[in-house]
Amino acid sequence: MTNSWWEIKISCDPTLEELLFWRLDEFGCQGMVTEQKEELRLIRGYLPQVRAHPLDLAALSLWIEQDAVTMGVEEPKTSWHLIDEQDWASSWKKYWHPQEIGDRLLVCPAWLSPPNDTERVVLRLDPGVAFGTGVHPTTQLCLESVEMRYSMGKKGGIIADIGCGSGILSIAALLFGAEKAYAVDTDPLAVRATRSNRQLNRVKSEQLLVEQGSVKRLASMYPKGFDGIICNILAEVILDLIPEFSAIALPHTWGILSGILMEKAQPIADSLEKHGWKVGTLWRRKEWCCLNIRRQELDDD
Ligand SMILES: C[S@@+](CC[C@H](N)C(=O)[O-])C[C@H]1O[C@@H](n2cnc3c(N)ncnc32)[C@H](O)[C@@H]1O
Repeated sequence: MTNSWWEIKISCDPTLEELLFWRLDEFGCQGMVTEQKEELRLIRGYLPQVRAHPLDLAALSLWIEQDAVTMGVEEPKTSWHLIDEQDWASSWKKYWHPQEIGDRLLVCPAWLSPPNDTERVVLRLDPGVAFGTGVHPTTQLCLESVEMRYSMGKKGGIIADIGCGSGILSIAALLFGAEKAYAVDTDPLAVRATRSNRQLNRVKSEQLLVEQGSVKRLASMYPKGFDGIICNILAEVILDLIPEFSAIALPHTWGILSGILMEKAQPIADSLEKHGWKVGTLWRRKEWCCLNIRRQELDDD
């Protein structure tokens, strides 16, 4: 039997783009693309039919209208229809192209040949139905932070990737010089996607270990504690996870946290401080931010 997917289309003012990416992500979309249409943006989001009832989609379109009213821009046009899995794969793949991120990385869709004249580190990716193409600003902020850490600091280190999605952050960390990564995600489809992207990038399975779960699972996979923690999940989830970070940290552990809307940065920073972490830098892209943190005990890395 063919699996069906909802394709949600939103034609909107460009100022709404990031907010709507966040809305679709919250709603459960597992692939999102955006296209410039003259003065407007056409955003497409995809999720399995079983994950949303038409009533949920109607509610989503109301939230989107309210977002536009709050921001004082013209109301977007939202529509949705069902497509089969094969169409889903080809629909959004058409709009996703190789993308330069930061100073050194090039994320290249698995179905395209990477350019052979690039000096960038090429990360090949087929996210399948998992989140993490590099299009979302929070993924980009994390990738840039990982790049910066490895261009400035020493190579090596054992990394924990919480909420790995397609595996993009673990694979980037390994390509930039991490020794080993342990990745977890509560979604089994993300675990599957990370394993296939590991193979696509010729990363050895003993260098990137992937399992279904969260912080507790990481603690049992590698009880010695990690040198670095990367976590790009929504702020509400991060707030719940912060108390558990100590169980997987060492005195020198650094962290990169994103998925955080600017207005949620303060409660996250407060909770981090309470649990023995210090915020070093905050990087911002539109309404999203990324915190680079380290354990409180040490003044320097
Ligand atoms: C925003 S995506 C990030 C994917 C990828 N790391 C990236 O940066 O593009 C968040 C991922 O976290 C997973 N997730 C949500 N809650 C989680 C939790 N409590 N523990 C582990 N993973 C979780 C979701 O299934 C999703 O794949």
